[in-house]
Amino acid sequence: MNVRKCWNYAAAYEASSVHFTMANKTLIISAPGKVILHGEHAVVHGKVALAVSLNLKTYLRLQPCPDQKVQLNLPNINVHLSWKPAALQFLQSAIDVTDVLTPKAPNQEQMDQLRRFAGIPEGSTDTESLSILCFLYLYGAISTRNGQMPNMDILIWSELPIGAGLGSSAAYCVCLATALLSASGAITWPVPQEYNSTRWSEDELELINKWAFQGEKLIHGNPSGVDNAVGTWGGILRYHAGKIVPLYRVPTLRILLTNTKVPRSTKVLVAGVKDKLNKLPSIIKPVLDSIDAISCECERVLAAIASSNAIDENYSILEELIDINQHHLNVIGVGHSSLDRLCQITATYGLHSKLTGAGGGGCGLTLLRPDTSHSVVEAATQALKDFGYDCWETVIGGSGVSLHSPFSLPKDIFQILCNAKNCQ
Ligand SMILES: Nc1ncnc2c1ncn2[C@@H]1O[C@H](COP(=O)(O)OP(=O)(O)OP(=O)(O)O)[C@@H](O)[C@H]1O
Ligand SMILES: C[C@@](O)(CCO)CC(=O)[O-]
Ligand SMILES: [Mg+2]
Repeated sequence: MNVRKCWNYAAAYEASSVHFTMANKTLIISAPGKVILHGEHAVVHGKVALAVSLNLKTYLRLQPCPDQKVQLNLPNINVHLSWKPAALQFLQSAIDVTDVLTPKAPNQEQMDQLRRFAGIPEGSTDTESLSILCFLYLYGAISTRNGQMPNMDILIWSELPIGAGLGSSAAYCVCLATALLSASGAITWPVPQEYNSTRWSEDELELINKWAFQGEKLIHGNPSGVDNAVGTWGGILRYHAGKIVPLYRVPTLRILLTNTKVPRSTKVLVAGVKDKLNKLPSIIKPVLDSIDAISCECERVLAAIASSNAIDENYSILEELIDINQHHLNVIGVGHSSLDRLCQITATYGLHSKLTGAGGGGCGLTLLRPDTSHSVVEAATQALKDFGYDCWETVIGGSGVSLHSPFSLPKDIFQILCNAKNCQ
């Protein structure tokens, strides 16, 4: 692994006790959410999943903290915390990650220590607790190596609905891993002229992905790794037992996303499927095998459409795969009446839908054909909105983790991340 020593960073650190390469500069990183076309849940049990990045992103702003603290601001969930580095000193001994190139998940004892420090009761799985524990673990594991206890001011804000199946936890973890690895010198601190493109090497992206996966373990319990892979690399990926293959022979897909707004926890849903599989293996295993076959068939059909073969027939197969998979997902216990309603409403417009992500509420996707008319999309969207759902046509397949110049951000995002007071 080619990990660059960041000489500027070391010099700046020694000279100023500020922990950043480009002292007094702001780093802004984004990572995309994702849509799983097929294979959610089955992928946790070693089956194939097809997933694609979304144009909704999570943004992280990292800057030195002027009053020598470690600050964590998570405006989406109203968490604003600040610690004196001395108070975080215990992380160095508690989290004994000696080699930043070998990411590790926290063990139970470490989790207990983090929880006690943050005043989080045992077994607490609320949004705030998970986000704080994830930050403390990644900060302790990545940033405090070599005896350092760096000051930093981190703000993370997302356009993604949180806990709705669009990979918000993975985008959160990818952003955090990238920022902390950059600040610690383990990966390249990007230089200004490289803004607005991915500039990390493949080895560096792999390290980001592996650390993000450790964060996902903390939030999810037993993640497959597909969400953090899409957050890191973007595009459309085939994911199978940790093997990530970008797909190039894919048509431009039109997808309508619907957020039922029914809250749910990926961790709970993933654990529920495992229980069912353990209890009824001979019944659930064939369902997971069938989902695997659906992902493989979908990949084949997408390639056929990309070669302009029998578009209508192939779209009919895609629609059938969506219907079958939605039934399978209900069988393994991750459906919800709000998602059944979504499928029923879109069916009245001749459209086919399934849940996406962990299910149990959250989001569903609806496949649109290239020639689905604007009026059909509008009518279906309105019917879903009338039911209280959010609904929008997406842009998919964009880049993975990226660096931004504060001044090239869309105005509304700039204002959230970089108001005059916060941005240097
Ligand atoms: N912007 C954010 N700020 C703070 N915490 C976040 C943010 N985004 C995600 N999280 C953390 O991720 C958790 C949601 O993760 P969860 O895996 O349950 O849902 P998801 O990732 O949105 O959906 P899925 O895993 O099905 O794609 C939240 O409870 C919170 O701890
Ligand atoms: C439900 C799941 O398959 C997808 C969540 O987006 C969990 C995972 O793969 O980690
Ligand atoms: Mg998640």
